[in-house]
Amino acid sequence: MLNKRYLVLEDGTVYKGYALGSDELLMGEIVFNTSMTGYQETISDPSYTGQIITFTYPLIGNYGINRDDFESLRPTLNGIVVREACLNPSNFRSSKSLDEMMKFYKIPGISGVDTRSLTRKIRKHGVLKAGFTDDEQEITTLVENLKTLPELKNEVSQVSSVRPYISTGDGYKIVLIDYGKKENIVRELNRRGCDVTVVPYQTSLEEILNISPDGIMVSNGPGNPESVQDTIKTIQSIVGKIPFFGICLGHQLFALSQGATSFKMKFGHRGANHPVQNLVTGRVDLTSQNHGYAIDEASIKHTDLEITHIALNDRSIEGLKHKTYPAFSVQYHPEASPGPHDSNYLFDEFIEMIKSYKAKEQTINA
Ligand SMILES: NC(=O)CC[C@H](N)C(=O)O
Repeated sequence: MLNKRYLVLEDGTVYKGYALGSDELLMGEIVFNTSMTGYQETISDPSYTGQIITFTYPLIGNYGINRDDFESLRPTLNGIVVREACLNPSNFRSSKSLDEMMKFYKIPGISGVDTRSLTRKIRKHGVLKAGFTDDEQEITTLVENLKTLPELKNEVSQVSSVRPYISTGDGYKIVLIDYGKKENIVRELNRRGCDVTVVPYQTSLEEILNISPDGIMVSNGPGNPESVQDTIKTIQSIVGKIPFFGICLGHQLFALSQGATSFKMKFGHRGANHPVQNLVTGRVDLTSQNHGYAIDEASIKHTDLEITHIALNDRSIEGLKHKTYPAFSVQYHPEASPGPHDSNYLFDEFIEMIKSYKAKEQTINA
Protein backbone atom coordinates (compact mmCIF):
# COMPACT_ATOMS: atom_id res chain seq x y z
CA MET A 1 0.00 0.00 0.00
CA LEU A 2 1.34 3.43 -0.96
CA ASN A 3 1.07 6.17 1.67
CA LYS A 4 -0.51 9.46 0.75
CA ARG A 5 1.49 12.67 0.43
CA TYR A 6 0.67 16.24 -0.59
CA LEU A 7 2.66 18.58 -2.80
CA VAL A 8 1.91 22.15 -1.76
CA LEU A 9 2.75 25.32 -3.71
CA GLU A 10 3.24 28.80 -2.26
CA ASP A 11 0.09 30.02 -4.03
CA GLY A 12 -1.94 27.48 -2.04
CA THR A 13 -2.36 24.88 -4.80
CA VAL A 14 -2.34 21.32 -3.43
CA TYR A 15 -1.67 18.13 -5.40
CA LYS A 16 -2.54 14.85 -3.69
CA GLY A 17 -0.37 11.84 -4.51
CA TYR A 18 1.71 9.06 -3.01
CA ALA A 19 4.83 9.21 -0.85
CA LEU A 20 8.03 8.59 -2.78
CA GLY A 21 11.57 8.46 -1.37
CA SER A 22 12.49 9.93 1.98
CA ASP A 23 10.03 10.83 4.75
CA GLU A 24 12.29 13.72 5.75
CA LEU A 25 10.40 16.41 3.88
CA LEU A 26 12.08 19.47 2.36
CA MET A 27 11.02 22.67 0.59
CA GLY A 28 12.46 24.32 -2.52
CA GLU A 29 11.86 26.12 -5.77
CA ILE A 30 9.93 23.84 -8.11
CA VAL A 31 11.09 23.63 -11.74
CA PHE A 32 10.11 21.35 -14.63
CA ASN A 33 12.39 19.21 -16.76
CA THR A 34 11.27 17.98 -20.19
CA SER A 35 13.88 15.23 -20.80
CA MET A 36 12.44 11.90 -21.87
CA THR A 37 15.44 9.87 -20.67
CA GLY A 38 18.39 10.33 -18.34
CA TYR A 39 16.59 10.90 -15.03
CA GLN A 40 19.58 9.57 -13.05
CA GLU A 41 21.99 12.09 -14.59
CA THR A 42 19.42 14.88 -14.13
CA ILE A 43 18.76 14.05 -10.48
CA SER A 44 22.50 13.99 -9.72
CA ASP A 45 23.29 17.28 -11.54
CA PRO A 46 24.56 19.61 -8.74
CA SER A 47 23.00 22.62 -10.49
CA TYR A 48 19.64 21.45 -9.04
CA THR A 49 20.86 21.85 -5.44
CA GLY A 50 17.98 23.03 -3.26
CA GLN A 51 15.37 22.74 -6.04
CA ILE A 52 12.47 20.34 -6.58
CA ILE A 53 12.20 18.82 -10.07
CA THR A 54 8.97 17.81 -11.69
CA PHE A 55 9.48 15.58 -14.72
CA THR A 56 7.11 16.11 -17.65
CA TYR A 57 7.85 12.61 -18.97
CA PRO A 58 5.14 10.49 -17.31
CA LEU A 59 7.08 7.38 -16.27
CA ILE A 60 10.28 7.78 -14.26
CA GLY A 61 12.43 5.02 -12.77
CA ASN A 62 11.73 2.21 -15.27
CA TYR A 63 15.41 1.33 -15.84
CA GLY A 64 16.38 1.86 -12.19
CA ILE A 65 19.50 3.48 -10.80
CA ASN A 66 22.97 2.15 -11.60
CA ARG A 67 26.45 2.68 -10.23
CA ASP A 68 27.93 4.54 -13.20
CA ASP A 69 25.50 7.20 -14.37
CA PHE A 70 25.75 9.67 -11.50
CA GLU A 71 26.93 13.14 -12.48
CA SER A 72 28.12 13.86 -8.93
CA LEU A 73 28.87 11.88 -5.77
CA ARG A 74 25.33 12.28 -4.46
CA PRO A 75 22.14 14.08 -5.47
CA THR A 76 21.62 17.42 -3.68
CA LEU A 77 18.18 18.42 -4.92
CA ASN A 78 15.31 18.89 -2.44
CA GLY A 79 12.62 16.78 -4.09
CA ILE A 80 11.25 14.89 -7.09
CA VAL A 81 7.70 14.99 -8.49
CA VAL A 82 6.53 12.39 -10.99
CA ARG A 83 3.34 11.20 -12.62
CA GLU A 84 4.27 7.56 -12.15
CA ALA A 85 7.29 6.11 -10.36
CA CYS A 86 8.33 2.64 -11.48
CA LEU A 87 9.00 0.63 -8.31
CA ASN A 88 10.15 -2.54 -10.09
CA PRO A 89 12.80 -1.42 -12.58
CA SER A 90 14.20 -3.71 -15.21
CA ASN A 91 17.73 -3.25 -16.52
CA PHE A 92 20.89 -5.33 -16.20
CA ARG A 93 22.80 -2.30 -14.86
CA SER A 94 20.22 -1.39 -12.25
CA SER A 95 21.24 -1.84 -8.61
CA LYS A 96 18.45 0.16 -6.90
CA SER A 97 15.01 1.51 -7.61
CA LEU A 98 14.44 5.26 -7.79
CA ASP A 99 12.52 5.06 -4.50
CA GLU A 100 15.39 3.20 -2.76
CA MET A 101 17.96 5.68 -4.04
CA MET A 102 15.84 8.63 -2.84
CA LYS A 103 15.46 7.06 0.61
CA PHE A 104 19.20 6.41 0.78
CA TYR A 105 20.12 10.02 -0.04
CA LYS A 106 17.18 11.51 1.93
CA ILE A 107 15.45 13.01 -1.09
CA PRO A 108 11.67 13.32 -0.64
CA GLY A 109 9.24 13.01 -3.52
CA ILE A 110 5.72 12.36 -4.65
CA SER A 111 4.14 10.26 -7.40
CA GLY A 112 0.65 10.27 -8.83
CA VAL A 113 0.70 14.00 -9.57
CA ASP A 114 -0.84 15.52 -12.71
CA THR A 115 2.55 16.83 -13.80
CA ARG A 116 1.03 18.27 -16.96
CA SER A 117 -1.18 20.68 -15.02
CA LEU A 118 1.68 21.44 -12.62
CA THR A 119 3.99 22.32 -15.52
CA ARG A 120 1.35 24.55 -17.12
CA LYS A 121 0.99 26.33 -13.79
CA ILE A 122 4.77 26.92 -13.53
CA ARG A 123 4.87 28.16 -17.14
CA LYS A 124 2.03 30.60 -16.46
CA HIS A 125 3.06 31.82 -13.04
CA GLY A 126 6.84 31.36 -13.20
CA VAL A 127 8.82 29.16 -10.81
CA LEU A 128 7.19 28.74 -7.39
CA LYS A 129 8.27 27.57 -3.96
CA ALA A 130 6.92 24.14 -3.06
CA GLY A 131 7.02 21.62 -0.25
CA PHE A 132 5.63 18.27 0.86
CA THR A 133 3.52 17.12 3.78
CA ASP A 134 1.95 13.80 4.75
CA ASP A 135 -0.54 15.50 7.07
CA GLU A 136 -3.51 17.34 5.59
CA GLN A 137 -3.76 19.48 8.74
CA GLU A 138 -0.31 20.95 8.07
CA ILE A 139 -1.06 22.35 4.62
CA THR A 140 -1.97 25.88 5.76
CA THR A 141 1.21 26.22 7.86
CA LEU A 142 3.29 24.89 4.98
CA VAL A 143 1.86 27.54 2.60
CA GLU A 144 2.85 30.24 5.11
CA ASN A 145 6.36 28.80 5.44
CA LEU A 146 6.75 28.66 1.66
CA LYS A 147 5.88 32.33 1.33
CA THR A 148 8.85 33.26 3.49
CA LEU A 149 11.29 30.68 2.10
CA PRO A 150 14.41 32.62 1.03
CA GLU A 151 15.70 32.57 -2.57
CA LEU A 152 18.57 30.20 -3.32
CA LYS A 153 21.77 31.91 -2.28
CA ASN A 154 25.16 30.32 -2.19
CA GLU A 155 24.57 26.64 -2.90
CA VAL A 156 27.93 26.49 -4.72
CA SER A 157 29.78 26.13 -1.42
CA GLN A 158 27.80 22.91 -0.74
CA VAL A 159 28.79 21.21 -3.99
CA SER A 160 32.20 22.51 -5.05
CA SER A 161 35.17 20.18 -4.39
CA VAL A 162 36.72 20.67 -0.97
CA ARG A 163 40.29 20.23 -2.23
CA PRO A 164 41.97 19.99 -5.64
CA TYR A 165 42.41 16.65 -7.39
CA ILE A 166 43.76 15.44 -10.71
CA SER A 167 42.17 13.26 -13.37
CA THR A 168 45.25 12.42 -15.38
CA GLY A 169 45.88 12.51 -19.10
CA ASP A 170 48.89 13.03 -21.38
CA GLY A 171 47.54 16.00 -23.32
CA TYR A 172 46.86 19.64 -22.46
CA LYS A 173 46.74 20.63 -18.82
CA ILE A 174 43.29 21.98 -17.98
CA VAL A 175 42.19 23.55 -14.71
CA LEU A 176 38.47 23.05 -14.15
CA ILE A 177 37.11 25.53 -11.59
CA ASP A 178 34.42 23.56 -9.81
CA TYR A 179 31.20 25.41 -8.97
CA GLY A 180 29.32 22.08 -8.78
CA LYS A 181 30.55 20.41 -11.94
CA LYS A 182 28.93 17.54 -13.79
CA GLU A 183 31.32 14.58 -14.06
CA ASN A 184 30.89 14.40 -17.80
CA ILE A 185 32.84 17.64 -18.27
CA VAL A 186 35.88 15.86 -16.79
CA ARG A 187 35.16 12.74 -18.88
CA GLU A 188 34.91 14.78 -22.12
CA LEU A 189 38.25 16.47 -21.40
CA ASN A 190 39.88 13.15 -20.48
CA ARG A 191 38.52 11.61 -23.70
CA ARG A 192 40.53 14.26 -25.56
CA GLY A 193 43.66 13.32 -23.61
CA CYS A 194 43.55 16.33 -21.27
CA ASP A 195 45.13 16.24 -17.85
CA VAL A 196 42.43 17.80 -15.66
CA THR A 197 42.99 19.47 -12.29
CA VAL A 198 39.68 20.13 -10.57
CA VAL A 199 39.96 23.01 -8.11
CA PRO A 200 37.51 24.42 -5.50
CA TYR A 201 35.64 27.51 -6.70
CA GLN A 202 37.43 29.88 -4.32
CA THR A 203 40.92 28.91 -5.50
CA SER A 204 43.02 32.04 -5.99
CA LEU A 205 44.46 33.21 -9.30
CA GLU A 206 47.96 32.61 -7.96
CA GLU A 207 47.20 28.98 -7.06
CA ILE A 208 45.65 28.41 -10.49
CA LEU A 209 48.63 29.95 -12.31
CA ASN A 210 50.98 27.77 -10.22
CA ILE A 211 49.51 24.73 -11.96
CA SER A 212 50.62 26.24 -15.33
CA PRO A 213 47.40 25.34 -17.14
CA ASP A 214 47.11 25.38 -20.94
CA GLY A 215 43.39 26.10 -20.63
CA ILE A 216 40.80 26.99 -17.99
CA MET A 217 37.25 25.74 -17.77
CA VAL A 218 34.58 27.10 -15.41
CA SER A 219 31.83 24.61 -14.66
CA ASN A 220 28.08 24.66 -14.26
CA GLY A 221 26.65 25.14 -10.78
CA PRO A 222 23.59 25.97 -8.68
CA GLY A 223 21.98 29.27 -7.68
CA ASN A 224 22.18 32.88 -8.75
CA PRO A 225 25.45 33.75 -10.57
CA GLU A 226 25.57 37.05 -8.69
CA SER A 227 25.84 35.19 -5.38
CA VAL A 228 29.45 34.20 -6.12
CA GLN A 229 30.63 37.76 -6.84
CA ASP A 230 33.88 37.30 -4.92
CA THR A 231 35.16 34.75 -7.46
CA ILE A 232 34.31 36.81 -10.55
CA LYS A 233 37.52 38.84 -10.21
CA THR A 234 39.59 35.66 -10.61
CA ILE A 235 37.77 34.87 -13.85
CA GLN A 236 38.30 38.45 -15.02
CA SER A 237 42.05 38.10 -14.51
CA ILE A 238 42.20 34.76 -16.31
CA VAL A 239 40.44 35.96 -19.48
CA GLY A 240 43.11 37.15 -21.91
CA LYS A 241 45.90 35.27 -20.10
CA ILE A 242 44.85 31.64 -20.69
CA PRO A 243 42.34 30.13 -23.17
CA PHE A 244 38.96 30.01 -21.45
CA PHE A 245 35.75 27.97 -21.79
CA GLY A 246 32.70 28.41 -19.52
CA ILE A 247 29.63 26.19 -19.25
CA CYS A 248 26.25 27.35 -17.88
CA LEU A 249 27.06 29.03 -14.54
CA GLY A 250 30.60 29.32 -15.99
CA HIS A 251 29.09 31.14 -19.00
CA GLN A 252 27.17 33.51 -16.73
CA LEU A 253 30.26 34.25 -14.62
CA PHE A 254 32.33 34.86 -17.77
CA ALA A 255 29.72 37.40 -18.94
CA LEU A 256 29.51 39.09 -15.52
CA SER A 257 33.30 39.29 -15.38
CA GLN A 258 33.21 41.28 -18.64
CA GLY A 259 30.62 43.77 -17.38
CA ALA A 260 27.36 42.12 -18.56
CA THR A 261 24.41 41.52 -16.22
CA SER A 262 22.16 38.53 -15.52
CA PHE A 263 18.45 38.19 -14.72
CA LYS A 264 16.18 35.45 -13.40
CA MET A 265 14.04 33.88 -16.13
CA LYS A 266 10.32 33.22 -15.64
CA PHE A 267 10.64 29.43 -15.65
CA GLY A 268 14.07 28.73 -17.17
CA HIS A 269 15.21 26.04 -19.61
CA ARG A 270 15.48 22.47 -18.37
CA GLY A 271 15.46 19.45 -20.63
CA ALA A 272 17.29 17.65 -23.40
CA ASN A 273 15.44 19.06 -26.40
CA HIS A 274 16.23 22.78 -26.54
CA PRO A 275 17.07 24.06 -30.05
CA VAL A 276 20.03 26.46 -30.15
CA GLN A 277 21.34 28.26 -33.22
CA ASN A 278 25.01 28.93 -33.80
CA LEU A 279 24.95 32.44 -35.30
CA VAL A 280 28.36 32.00 -36.90
CA THR A 281 27.55 28.85 -38.92
CA GLY A 282 23.73 28.96 -38.91
CA ARG A 283 23.71 25.37 -37.62
CA VAL A 284 20.99 24.36 -35.15
CA ASP A 285 21.82 21.91 -32.35
CA LEU A 286 19.43 20.19 -30.01
CA THR A 287 20.89 20.80 -26.59
CA SER A 288 20.70 19.71 -23.00
CA GLN A 289 19.86 22.59 -20.68
CA ASN A 290 19.35 23.42 -17.03
CA HIS A 291 19.31 27.08 -16.13
CA GLY A 292 17.03 29.56 -14.39
CA TYR A 293 19.13 32.67 -15.03
CA ALA A 294 20.33 34.18 -18.31
CA ILE A 295 22.51 37.03 -19.54
CA ASP A 296 20.75 40.26 -20.38
CA GLU A 297 21.15 40.99 -24.10
CA ALA A 298 21.12 44.78 -23.66
CA SER A 299 24.07 44.55 -21.26
CA ILE A 300 26.29 42.94 -23.92
CA LYS A 301 26.52 46.21 -25.88
CA HIS A 302 28.79 47.72 -23.25
CA THR A 303 31.24 44.80 -23.26
CA ASP A 304 33.84 43.25 -25.54
CA LEU A 305 31.64 40.19 -25.95
CA GLU A 306 29.87 38.90 -29.05
CA ILE A 307 26.72 36.75 -29.06
CA THR A 308 27.49 33.44 -30.82
CA HIS A 309 24.43 31.29 -29.98
CA ILE A 310 20.74 31.94 -29.29
CA ALA A 311 17.83 29.80 -28.05
CA LEU A 312 15.28 29.32 -30.81
CA ASN A 313 12.36 29.02 -28.36
CA ASP A 314 12.74 32.46 -26.77
CA ARG A 315 15.81 33.99 -28.51
CA SER A 316 17.70 34.35 -25.23
CA ILE A 317 21.52 34.30 -25.22
CA GLU A 318 23.02 30.79 -25.35
CA GLY A 319 26.64 31.48 -26.27
CA LEU A 320 29.23 34.26 -26.08
CA LYS A 321 32.80 34.86 -27.14
CA HIS A 322 35.33 37.56 -26.44
CA LYS A 323 36.06 39.82 -29.41
CA THR A 324 39.84 39.68 -28.97
CA TYR A 325 40.80 37.09 -26.36
CA PRO A 326 40.62 33.28 -26.69
CA ALA A 327 37.56 32.92 -24.45
CA PHE A 328 34.05 31.60 -25.08
CA SER A 329 31.12 30.16 -23.19
CA VAL A 330 27.75 28.47 -23.62
CA GLN A 331 24.62 28.59 -21.48
CA TYR A 332 23.72 25.01 -22.39
CA HIS A 333 25.49 21.67 -21.77
CA PRO A 334 27.83 20.39 -24.51
CA GLU A 335 28.78 17.56 -22.12
CA ALA A 336 25.11 16.41 -22.36
CA SER A 337 24.61 13.58 -19.87
CA PRO A 338 21.74 13.41 -20.23
CA GLY A 339 20.88 14.61 -23.69
CA PRO A 340 21.97 14.85 -27.31
CA HIS A 341 25.65 15.10 -28.20
CA ASP A 342 25.18 17.61 -31.05
CA SER A 343 27.33 20.27 -29.40
CA ASN A 344 30.14 18.01 -28.28
CA TYR A 345 32.29 19.70 -30.93
CA LEU A 346 32.76 22.66 -28.56
CA PHE A 347 35.26 20.61 -26.55
CA ASP A 348 37.22 20.04 -29.79
CA GLU A 349 37.07 23.77 -30.54
CA PHE A 350 38.44 24.47 -27.06
CA ILE A 351 41.38 22.12 -27.72
CA GLU A 352 41.98 23.78 -31.13
CA MET A 353 41.85 27.20 -29.45
CA ILE A 354 44.58 26.12 -27.01
CA LYS A 355 46.65 24.71 -29.87
CA SER A 356 46.57 27.91 -31.92
CA TYR A 357 47.14 30.10 -28.85
CA LYS A 358 50.26 28.07 -28.07
CA ALA A 359 51.48 28.30 -31.67
CA LYS A 360 51.02 32.10 -31.58
CA GLU A 361 52.87 32.35 -28.25
CA GLN A 362 55.78 30.35 -29.68
CA THR A 363 56.03 32.66 -32.70
CA ILE A 364 56.07 35.71 -30.42
CA ASN A 365 58.76 34.14 -28.20
CA ALA A 366 60.93 32.99 -31.13
N1 LIG B 1 23.44 24.42 -14.90
C1 LIG B 1 23.91 25.59 -14.45
O1 LIG B 1 25.10 25.85 -14.36
C2 LIG B 1 22.87 26.58 -13.94
C3 LIG B 1 23.39 27.95 -13.73
C4 LIG B 1 22.50 28.78 -12.79
N2 LIG B 1 22.45 28.18 -11.50
C5 LIG B 1 21.12 28.95 -13.38
O2 LIG B 1 20.18 28.35 -12.90
O3 LIG B 1 20.95 29.67 -14.33
